[in-house]
Amino acid sequence: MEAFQLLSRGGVRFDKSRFKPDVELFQQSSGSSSRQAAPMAKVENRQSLPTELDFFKYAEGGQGKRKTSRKDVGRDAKRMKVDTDGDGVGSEDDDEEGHLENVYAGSSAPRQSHRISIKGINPPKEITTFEELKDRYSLPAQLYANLEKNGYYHPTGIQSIGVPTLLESRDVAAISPTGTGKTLSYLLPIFSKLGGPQSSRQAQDSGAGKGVRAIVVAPTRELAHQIHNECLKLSQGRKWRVILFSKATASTLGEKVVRDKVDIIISTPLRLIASIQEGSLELGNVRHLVLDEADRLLDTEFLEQMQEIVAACTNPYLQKAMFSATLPAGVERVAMGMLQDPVRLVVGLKDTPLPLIAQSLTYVADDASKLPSLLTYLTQPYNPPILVFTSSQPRASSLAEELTMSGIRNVDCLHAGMTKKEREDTITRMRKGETWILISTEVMARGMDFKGMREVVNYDFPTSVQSYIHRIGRTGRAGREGKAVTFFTDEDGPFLKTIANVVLQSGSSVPDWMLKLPKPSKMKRRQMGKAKRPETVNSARKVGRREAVKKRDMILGSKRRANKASSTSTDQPS
Ligand SMILES: Nc1ncnc2c1ncn2[C@@H]1O[C@H](COP(=O)(O)OP(=O)(O)OP(=O)(O)O)[C@@H](O)[C@H]1O
Repeated sequence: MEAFQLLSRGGVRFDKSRFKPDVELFQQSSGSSSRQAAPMAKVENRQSLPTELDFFKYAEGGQGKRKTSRKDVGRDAKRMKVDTDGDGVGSEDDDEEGHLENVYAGSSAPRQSHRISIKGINPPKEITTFEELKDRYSLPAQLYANLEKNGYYHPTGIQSIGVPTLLESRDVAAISPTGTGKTLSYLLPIFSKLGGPQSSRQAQDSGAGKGVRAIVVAPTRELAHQIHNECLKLSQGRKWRVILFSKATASTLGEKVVRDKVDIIISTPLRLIASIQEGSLELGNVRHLVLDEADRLLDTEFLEQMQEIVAACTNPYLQKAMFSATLPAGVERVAMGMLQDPVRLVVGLKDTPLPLIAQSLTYVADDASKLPSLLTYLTQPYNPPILVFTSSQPRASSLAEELTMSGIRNVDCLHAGMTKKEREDTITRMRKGETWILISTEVMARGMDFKGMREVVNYDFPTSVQSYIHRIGRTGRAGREGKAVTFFTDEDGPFLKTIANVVLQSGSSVPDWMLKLPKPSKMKRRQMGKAKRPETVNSARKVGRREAVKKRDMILGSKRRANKASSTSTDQPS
């Protein structure tokens, strides 16, 4: 099985006894009480939303999980004020508000308490339960059953507004923090609107046409895998053809008869473009196009490819949706230009991490000081598993070696440069609860749903505010608490204020002196996190991973032998 599939949602089976608190958390949310409460919830579900999903205190009198300081209360009040204005945000980049009509500006109180900012003409009413979708939008019973089967009992903030908006056939630009369930927000409407699999009578009657009807584009293969996994959960019980587009599947779809039976394709931009250009895939029947991690897909690296994909989707009924946790103003302009009569949704504060993640910034002088700093950090009590980000694959491998050589237990490394076998071995260890520290790179930063990840350490400084938000967003998911530590060196100093502002805005504290630092210019910010770093994290060390692993195995072997010898001697009759 593909390694990333295993690691991502639905894949990894963590050692339940070791992750008992998390297991309990989810048992609470999916317990029988919520099933029994459903009829009541239809009338008013604000109070029935489990606290672990109550990211923005939807439930009346709901308490956030982190302790609220006096300072936070003031900050919250400020945020509420911003939302009342229909502004939704306070981010540096968000200077483009107000170009769409805000029909809700300054209106209903409940919307403010949800901290959802909606802009666009005639947006639909939010849902408070998934059950409402059955009456309002004829959500198929099987789909509803699959939600429950997979533990999705109550809609999160983005789902409460994103799902009805998409079900009303509107184009959408949605910004909601990491780990708040954006994937389900767009997949549920797709499955519902498609009616049934292409092969079924139902779909034929609805004039489904021939050929793929929905496409989800994601920036990395790993994320596409994960979205595909989520599709499989929702498609249980019906013969949906959901294809994870790869070289192999693309060649299978070379035949038109096979291709015509496909319902949904999940792909990276490059893979799609290759098939469109060689004429083995037509997108004229596509009714739903979703860009997940939209800001990444619309940045300069992918923009041209995305424009080509959009142009290939020629169906007059095409609905487009863009989802991300971050959407800088410049990219948002591009996104809005691609949408027709869009509804813009912002949950929480734009370009701000969840308050559930306790963040800190730690000074480590220079690159050489990072390793001892991390080693010191790991001598204190910490909550495994921890995800550590480095700026490159060689540095990730090198750091994993160094930690192992220094006697840190259960260290692993995962990046796209590893072989499939190596990645699978890492995942197997992760599944058994043997991996406590996972070293990775930026490629794993976006979208990946690492269940139960407790802490994130930015060993190398992030390259942008967006990179910071997505990296630390691997923890604190689905209502869990998380912790994020970011190392900064003298070289990172000029960019510190930019990240410190984000940390402060999301409710963690930063020293005053950081906020007094000069703000880097836009030009300067492009250099953030791009300091030239050596490929190895300890230049003094010449020994490679093989030696490190050998040493670890020798130590383990000798411990095993010693244990065996002592148990044999105690078994001996005296
Ligand atoms: N309604 C729900 N009830 C319970 N759990 C949910 C619900 N919706 C989503 N989840 C869970 O929350 C986690 C995060 O969801 P998802 O990966 O879609 O977040 P996201 O907002 O796309 O994050 P990112 O910005 O990092 O991509 C997943 O494990 C998912 O199964």
